[in-house]
Amino acid sequence: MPAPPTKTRFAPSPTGNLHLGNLRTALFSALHTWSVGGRFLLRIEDTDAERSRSAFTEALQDDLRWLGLDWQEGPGADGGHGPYLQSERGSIYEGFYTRLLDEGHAYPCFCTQEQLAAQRAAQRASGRPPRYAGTCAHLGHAEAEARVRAGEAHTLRFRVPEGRTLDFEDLVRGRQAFASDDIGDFVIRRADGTPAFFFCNAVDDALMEVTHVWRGEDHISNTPRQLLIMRALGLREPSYGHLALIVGADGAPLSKRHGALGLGELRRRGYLPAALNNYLARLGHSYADDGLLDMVGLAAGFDTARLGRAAARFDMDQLNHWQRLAVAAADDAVFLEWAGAAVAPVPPASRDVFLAAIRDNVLFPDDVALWAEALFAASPPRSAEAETAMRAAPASLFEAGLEALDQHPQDFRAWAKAVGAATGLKGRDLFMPLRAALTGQVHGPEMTRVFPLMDEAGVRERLLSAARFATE
Ligand SMILES: Nc1ncnc2c1ncn2[C@@H]1O[C@H](COP(=O)(O)OP(=O)(O)OP(=O)(O)O)[C@@H](O)[C@H]1O
Ligand SMILES: [Zn+2]
Repeated sequence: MPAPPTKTRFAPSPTGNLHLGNLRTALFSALHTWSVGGRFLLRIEDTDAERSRSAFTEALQDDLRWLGLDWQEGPGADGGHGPYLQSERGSIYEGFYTRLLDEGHAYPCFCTQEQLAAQRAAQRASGRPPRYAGTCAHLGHAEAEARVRAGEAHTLRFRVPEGRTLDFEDLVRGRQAFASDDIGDFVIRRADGTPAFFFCNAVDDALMEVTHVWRGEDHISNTPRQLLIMRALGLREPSYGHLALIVGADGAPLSKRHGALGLGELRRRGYLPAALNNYLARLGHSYADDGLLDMVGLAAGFDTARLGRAAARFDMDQLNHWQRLAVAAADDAVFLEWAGAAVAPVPPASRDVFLAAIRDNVLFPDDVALWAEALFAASPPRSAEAETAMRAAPASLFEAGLEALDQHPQDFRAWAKAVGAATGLKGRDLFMPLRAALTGQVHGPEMTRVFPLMDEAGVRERLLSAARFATE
């Protein structure tokens, strides 16, 4: 039989906003399948009615699209294996429960929460790992039927075969083996009738013809249970790759439950999709090319042999490195839209030149706002360093600047040269206080580019104010 076409999936639960750990898993899934011309599938695992919110389902799709992680199959992109929200697949699951029950792979369990807790406590007390004791596994068929018919609350448990080794070849971590005797009979349908993760996740991967499951290492011990379900049902098993988790500064894995920094917050701060994708694609995976790549380039260079096994720590400085490259590479229209309202103080006719001049000096729209104010506001904010530089200069420097303006209102080089000639100052002693007076900062865009944009009256006002400040 020919190998089925590659299909990977991302299967988040809509219980919070996506964080960078979730998104790295989504990105690797997409890059792997695209690198071999396959399809990327999105499935929403919304079986936990209490924690799932449709607002999160909408938000996560919006986040994925914004990053460029468009799915070829999933909500809004029917590939013939829907529905793609697990909450809408109840009737499909029912058929499989019936088969598992009929073939003896599953049984109803009537144990109450209190009984189960007591069992676990007893096991722990005698030094055994807690697992289901098998109380209901041996109930007679007739008795179980009667109790179900009488409406007694029950879950469905999968009957784990004894004395087997369950092994699989993990795409990242190599061969993994688990003893079936370490796995207690586990719940596949909760008492409220909703499917348990192990069950619907495994059944859906098979039914949706997923070939490669990329997911966080937190799922590795679920895999033998899922293999058991698929084998019992004669479903085709995907290959599994368990990725090392991304941890925060405190060393704990990023998690929705623990309020990890969400993508929404990063978007609001002005991070660009290219920055996030390039950063995440290199977190636990290495590229031969260390330049900024677009999605096609990221997919082309993606190689599962280059996946690392060590946990990767989220590093804001690294992310900002990619942000710098992404801002530098953004085309003008994207850059202008990104800068948004921050350019408001800049006269429309000067905006293109302004943006070109400051591009190397900004990481976020807030930085654009800073330079817009620095160059165009009536009284720009002054940094402490700028004040120091202005105080160190003689007031005559700013007076000479005012005088030279009549002759050189547009040409920074000629103007500064005239000021230098009048005061005898040169180099840093000349340029630093002039920059500080004109922009309120001691670093920033090339003055030759921004000086001609500034309005002459504004420049005059800044020099007067600097002269006053220097003599205070
Ligand atoms: N810190 C992390 N690093 C890498 N991948 C992660 C991390 N946390 C979750 N994932 C992966 O993201 C995918 C989606 O997981 P899920 O929607 O359950 O998110 P979660 O953050 O684990 O949520 P919760 O905190 O509610 O458990 C899974 O493949 C999961 O393994
Ligand atoms: Zn039981």
